[in-house]
Amino acid sequence: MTSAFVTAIQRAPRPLVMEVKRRDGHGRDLLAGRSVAAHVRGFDGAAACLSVVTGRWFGGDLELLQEVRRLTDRPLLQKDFITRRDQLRTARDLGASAVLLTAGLLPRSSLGNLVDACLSLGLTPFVEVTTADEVAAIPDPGGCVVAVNNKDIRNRERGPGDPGRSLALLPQLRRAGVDCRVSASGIDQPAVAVGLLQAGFSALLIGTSLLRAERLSDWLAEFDRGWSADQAVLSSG
Ligand SMILES: O=C(O)c1ccccc1NCC(=O)[C@H](O)[C@H](O)COP(=O)(O)O
Repeated sequence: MTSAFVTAIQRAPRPLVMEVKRRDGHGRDLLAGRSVAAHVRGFDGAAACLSVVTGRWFGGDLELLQEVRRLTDRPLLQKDFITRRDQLRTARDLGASAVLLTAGLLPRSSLGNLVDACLSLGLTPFVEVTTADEVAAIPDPGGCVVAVNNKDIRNRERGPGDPGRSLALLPQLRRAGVDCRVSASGIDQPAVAVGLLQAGFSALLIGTSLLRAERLSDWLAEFDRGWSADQAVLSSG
């Protein structure tokens, strides 16, 4: 599968999708006194792609997608409760490259139709799963980016994240032929991020801990120390 979103992940030295989200599932502010523009400036040179949460549970709206689009040329993922084709056209028209399709919230036939519609519009389907059954129901695993959500959208992601869920589903993603495998949500520590990539994830989607980091550069420096050491071992071995 080739798409701007996937190519950016494959080429990035740091395969992180960094997320702009106004609030967490409890309604708590995540911008930490900084503007959207300030966060996007920080993410722009550092991320492979950006994710923008337009879902209203998280304080989002389409204006946020438009604002971020004006601020960066990076491929954008729109995260919202997408259930209809007209939402896909809007996402494309506003400059998204990829859109979230949440397997656990969509009937199987709708998921299949929306994946087809995404591909015909030139959008990358970013299918989020939480269980083995949802992985088994992905209609075109090779044509989708598949993300394991370490939290639970059914409780608005108010609970803690469990990266163990990503690790448990990874072998099934491989067997299903998913090339672009993402672990999403609740990745709080750089060391956990490095561990997920070392295990075989292609990329990570991280919002809260980057938005809340007092200094993004410190978080990334710690991540880079672990990740570049891993890459150096691979290239010398
Ligand atoms: O997951 C969904 O179905 C969803 C639907 C609509 C809006 C947002 C949605 N999910 C948001 C997320 O999954 C997280 O914001 C994202 O993975 C980053 O998580 P975190 O690093 O814990 O902020």
